Amino acid sequence: MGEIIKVAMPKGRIYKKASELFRAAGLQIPVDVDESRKLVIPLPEIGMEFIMAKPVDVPTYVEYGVADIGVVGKDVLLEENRDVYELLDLGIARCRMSVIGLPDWKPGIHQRVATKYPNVASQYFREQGQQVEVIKLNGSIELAPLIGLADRIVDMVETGQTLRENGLVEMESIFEITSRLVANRVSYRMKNGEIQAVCDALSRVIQGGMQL
Ligand SMILES: Nc1ncnc2c1ncn2[C@@H]1O[C@H](COP(=O)(O)OP(=O)(O)OP(=O)(O)O)[C@@H](O)[C@H]1O
Ligand SMILES: O=P(O)(O)OC[C@H]1O[C@H](OP(=O)(O)OP(=O)(O)O)[C@H](O)[C@@H]1O
Repeated sequence: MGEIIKVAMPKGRIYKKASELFRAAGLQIPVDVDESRKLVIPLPEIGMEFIMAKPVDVPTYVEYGVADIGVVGKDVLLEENRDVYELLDLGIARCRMSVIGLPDWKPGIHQRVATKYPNVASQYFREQGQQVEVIKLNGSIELAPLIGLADRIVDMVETGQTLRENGLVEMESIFEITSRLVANRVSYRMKNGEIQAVCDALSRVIQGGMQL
């Protein structure tokens, strides 16, 4: 039996998809793990321990090595810019990061952009040669143009329902987003056999074209 792998799993919308993928890869994970309040879940049968994390914190736990591997959205990886090793595109929780605004938006002299992703947004507008003030919000980002906090937002679009229901339009898509398997750089060397086995098992399911 190899060493236990500590896995930082995001609570919330990614967990459901990730757990389906893990199960399809032969890793027997209880279905309701994310519904309990227990945050450290020992799974000795599959040689793992789940650390149930807030999604944005997953790269932090992995960088510091308190988790060996983790599952996290590419949006969070781009924003947090942590030193982790990206092993595999899991192809789940697919959405895109876009610039969004009111249909009659026109560039003004002082432009404000609200977002949960200030680093990504600042870099994007800098590269576009657009001078904007970026305002960090933590949720309900679509409110900002509706109530006059900002002219535009940078946020996630999946079905487009939130945009439609708030009379907003997608102006540019910046990145396609999926969840990724990441590893701590030292763990990847020290527990290489175990981590690579998980990566290979997940990879086979993904290449098999499982619809998630
Ligand atoms: N429609 C969507 N909107 C936002 N994120 C999505 C969407 N679809 C998939 N994702 C992915 O899911 C992740 C967000 O998951 P979730 O909504 O559970 O977390 P959160 O909003 O960051 O957490 P919390 O609600 O605890 O603040 C994103 O990082 C992104 O990779
Ligand atoms: O295109 P859609 O399918 O409508 O999905 C996109 C919406 O989902 C997310 O919000 P979330 O539910 O995470 O709420 P929050 O922004 O308030 O955290 C995202 O920030 C968008 O608002």
